[in-house]
Amino acid sequence: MPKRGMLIVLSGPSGVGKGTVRKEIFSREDNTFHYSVSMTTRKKRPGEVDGKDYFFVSKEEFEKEIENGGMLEYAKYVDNYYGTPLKYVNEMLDQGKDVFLEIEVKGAMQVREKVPDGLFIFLTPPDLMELRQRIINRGTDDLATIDKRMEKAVGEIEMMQNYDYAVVNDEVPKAAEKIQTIIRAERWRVKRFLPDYKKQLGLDDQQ
Ligand SMILES: Nc1nc2c(ncn2[C@@H]2O[C@H](COP(=O)(O)OP(=O)(O)O)[C@@H](O)[C@H]2O)c(=O)[nH]1
Ligand SMILES: Nc1ncnc2c1ncn2[C@@H]1O[C@H](COP(=O)(O)OP(=O)(O)O)[C@@H](O)[C@H]1O
Repeated sequence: MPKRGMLIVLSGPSGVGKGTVRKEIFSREDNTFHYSVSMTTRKKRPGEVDGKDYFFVSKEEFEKEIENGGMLEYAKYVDNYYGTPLKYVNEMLDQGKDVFLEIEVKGAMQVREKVPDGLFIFLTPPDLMELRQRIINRGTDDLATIDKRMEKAVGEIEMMQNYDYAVVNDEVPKAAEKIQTIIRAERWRVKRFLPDYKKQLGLDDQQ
């Protein structure tokens, strides 16, 4: 098995069901990957737990982390910062553990630059009307925010071409199953073995 862990990035437009599908996957195989808890400046919603759903911080604290080089990626999304703390991700990957990120598309593209051998999966809605309906059903946003999120969603869906796989979130168990299958297959990709083999055989990495 490759020694360094695999970085799995689940991304897609807001409201498509990333959180729901991620929770379904983790309820099926809790010990397989390690979820990277994001940092955000947005307000805590009822039922959310600091350190579990997000690390909730002030704008000043977030900007300090950026300055200190503490973020793997970050994005400003509908007036708030969201980002992935670098330390946890690095520690887990170094220990050979697989890390799972659930982030929006701008952040995912930053990760793509920094970790090109990561696995990038795009969760897409069956159609735009369904996406709007899901955001409305969730009941966490007022109409103005829903409109902002929908405007963004069109641009976000265009980013699909930069991903390795697209998964339609029609039904949660089906989408989770498809993602699990992709991850299982990806573990055996030749490119993940090459660095270790080259080292063992004393081959120059440039070859
Ligand atoms: N770039 C980036 N995006 C994130 C991160 N954490 C969450 N997001 C995304 O930010 C967007 C807004 O998140 P949130 O306010 O929790 O809304 P929700 O995910 O739509 O419920 C969603 O698309 C999240 O997936 C992160 O660490 N980095
Ligand atoms: N396959 C699905 N079919 C119907 N509703 C869904 C599906 N997946 C998620 N939802 C609902 O859509 C809303 C948005 O899901 P959420 O996981 O918060 O999205 P995201 O994390 O991408 O913003 C939630 O109310 C959720 O219950």
